[in-house]
Amino acid sequence: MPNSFAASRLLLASGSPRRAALLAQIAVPFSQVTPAVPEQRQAGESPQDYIQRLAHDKAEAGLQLTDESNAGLWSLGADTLVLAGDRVLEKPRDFADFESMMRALSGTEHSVLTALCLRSTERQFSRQVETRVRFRHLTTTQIDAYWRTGEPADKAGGYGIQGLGAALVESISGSYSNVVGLPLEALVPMLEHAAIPYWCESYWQEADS
Ligand SMILES: Cc1cn([C@H]2C[C@H](O)[C@@H](COP(=O)(O)OP(=O)(O)OP(=O)(O)O)O2)c(=O)[nH]c1=O
Repeated sequence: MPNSFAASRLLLASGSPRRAALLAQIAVPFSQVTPAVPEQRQAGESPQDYIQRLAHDKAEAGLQLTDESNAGLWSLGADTLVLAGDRVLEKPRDFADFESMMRALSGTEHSVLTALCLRSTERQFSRQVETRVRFRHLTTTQIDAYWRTGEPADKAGGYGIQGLGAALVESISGSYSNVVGLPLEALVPMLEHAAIPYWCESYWQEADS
């Protein structure tokens, strides 16, 4: 079978070790940079528009940061937030902020939204994914103890479903990897459009023959 396929290269524009682990899980070769993009919602900006803007700005900042040639290079930015009713929950600033998040999430269902932006100097693919998560009723003892583990500090909504936070969850509807920060079900078709390899490289070799 002739194989003239030339793979694109991927830059993960994120400091998140969880996003790196999810890319590694499906054997995507990538390098990683951590762009400094200020996370501040503008007046009147919807949560959906906000995270899409941040995903775009992270991807764009990734392209600016690299000193590699940009030919064939794609940059991936992502942003995750938790939406409890119309209340936006990002990373907790301190214990009081975390505690009020846990009280808002306790015994109810919320949304986890992740926006993706895969960008080259010439093209861009964007997607957004929503997962519904229902929390158990949380006691004050559980909330205090979970904070002391240190896990909530760098997580949107103040919890990590992939860690100790799994014990807070009653049910989940939709993509699990979306909650962790990188929805693989949405990402894989984007990788295919951009000819970025993952374990199934034969996909393009067949398309190319
Ligand atoms: C709800 C939830 C969020 N999170 C994480 C995903 C994101 O990494 C983080 C939300 O913050 P983000 O600002 O989306 O990402 P980040 O600051 O970790 O990384 P970067 O901006 O450099 O890309 O919360 C979990 O790991 N598990 C969970 O269950």
